[in-house]
Amino acid sequence: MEKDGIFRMCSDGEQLKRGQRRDMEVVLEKKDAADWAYRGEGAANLVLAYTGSSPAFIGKVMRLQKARINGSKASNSPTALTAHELLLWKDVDDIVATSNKELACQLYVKHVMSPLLGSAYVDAGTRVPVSREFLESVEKNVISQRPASRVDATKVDTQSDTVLLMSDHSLFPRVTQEVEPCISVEIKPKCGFLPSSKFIDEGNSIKRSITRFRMHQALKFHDGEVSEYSEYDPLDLFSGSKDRIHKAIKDLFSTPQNNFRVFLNGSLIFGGLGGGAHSTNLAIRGAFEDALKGVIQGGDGKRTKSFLQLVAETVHKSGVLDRLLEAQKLDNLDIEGAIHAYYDIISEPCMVCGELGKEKVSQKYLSLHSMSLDESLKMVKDFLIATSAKDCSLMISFRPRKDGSPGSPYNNLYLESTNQSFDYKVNFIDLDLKHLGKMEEYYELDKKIVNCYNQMVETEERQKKTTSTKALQTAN
Ligand SMILES: O=P(O)(O)O[C@@H]1[C@@H](OP(=O)(O)O)[C@H](OP(=O)(O)O)[C@H](O)[C@H](OP(=O)(O)O)[C@H]1OP(=O)(O)O
Ligand SMILES: Nc1ncnc2c1ncn2[C@@H]1O[C@H](COP(=O)(O)OP(=O)(O)OP(=O)(O)O)[C@@H](O)[C@H]1O
Ligand SMILES: [Zn+2]
Repeated sequence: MEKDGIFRMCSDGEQLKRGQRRDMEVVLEKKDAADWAYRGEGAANLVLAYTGSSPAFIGKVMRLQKARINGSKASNSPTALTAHELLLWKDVDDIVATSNKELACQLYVKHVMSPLLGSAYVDAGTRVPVSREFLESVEKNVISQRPASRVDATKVDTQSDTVLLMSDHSLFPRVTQEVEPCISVEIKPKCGFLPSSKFIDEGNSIKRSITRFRMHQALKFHDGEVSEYSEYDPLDLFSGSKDRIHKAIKDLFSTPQNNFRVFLNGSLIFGGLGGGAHSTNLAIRGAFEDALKGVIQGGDGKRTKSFLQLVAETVHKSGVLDRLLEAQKLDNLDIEGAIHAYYDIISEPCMVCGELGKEKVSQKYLSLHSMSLDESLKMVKDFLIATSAKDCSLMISFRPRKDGSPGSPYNNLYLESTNQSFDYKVNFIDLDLKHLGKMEEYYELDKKIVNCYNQMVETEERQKKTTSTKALQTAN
């Protein structure tokens, strides 16, 4: 299984590069599938956690690419970077030297996202060879745990010959036989700023005052993707204010959708497994309060409150979202600007300007089309990096720190309400390379989100008017 530039994993866990000797190469086979348990999934990947006893895999998760039921890759990706993508990412170390898309994605995380977000928070992982039988067996083992909506849309891509092995960020690496529990929270914060690009059309000016996340809720509700509106506002989470961050965490807890999950020792105790979750009712609150026993001190009814406070204080103290926000802000043109640069890169007539017609195309769009190729490349590259940063998740893990325990390599937070100290660590996950071919999709989705939101506002205003007219008529 010689594959261009793919790291090999020896049985002792050491990584080897192409061209080096590959003694005792590990290829995961059908017999190994039983050691991997379902952990979760998103639109493009399925994640399994290791349950066996091989030291090389303890504390690891495996990320498998999925394929659409209709056969294409779940993230719409061809198997190799396109010629235009190679041009776009030409400055990224080694990326043009590989014809392998999965390896290119790994290099992107390592050389683009990790320097932006901080290498301490980013784990690019290792690619490990697997047999087709291994993937088929894993697929069979986990199917009953996958959400129906995901099963209907995607399956494990059994054509892949490698998978990504990463640290399990819902756990602390085990050094001794320690028994301290580990509680971790996964947050998908989405875009934390309001765009101010001059390329935003007048008709879409609502984008300058309402976040994309909140507007997208209207479309998701309309399409039946969510049953209630989320109370969460990303502007609170990214505000830098302790109180607003705390509000954001409480809102995420009330309406978690696919933005908030909690794991205890690697097992999900709150939120949706492999997808979204309904709003939090009394039964869910009760079960969560119980699950916190032994980790968060305090009597019944107090632990959840303290836990949410712990998460908020950690987000605030770590400052990790500041770097994420900077990366998201690389999108300074908005899709309404970046789309024009995209057409110049692919050397096709601009559909957006084409639709406007010669008379209506404004000077500002023409100025984008008169940029040099390098400038267009930079604009689209920044847009795609920002898109990765808007779609990634954050995992924060906590472990109670015993009084008098020796110095820990982790950061520490003291929670006043429970008089407890916690070690904590923060990691970003899902920093995938977004495909250049999705630019038109991004443009169309943006239009759809704004139109749906504007329509909802109009309907609400009409309803209000009718109600007040009726009230007036009754009064008269
Ligand atoms: O466009 P968005 O904001 O809906 O983001 C998509 C996510 O939707 P959500 O966070 O639920 O709104 C979507 O998540 P879900 O499938 O809804 O869980 C994916 O993360 C998708 O990325 P990709 O297609 O896997 O590369 C995401 O697509 P990208 O826009 O990041 O390419
Ligand atoms: N390194 C990790 N450690 C622990 N859990 C992980 C790790 N990576 C992923 N997970 C879990 O697996 C789930 C799916 O992973 P991931 O978000 O990478 O999938 P995806 O298909 O790329 O998502 P998206 O729909 O956002 O594109 C996550 O929500 C998280 O719960
Ligand atoms: Zn144009």
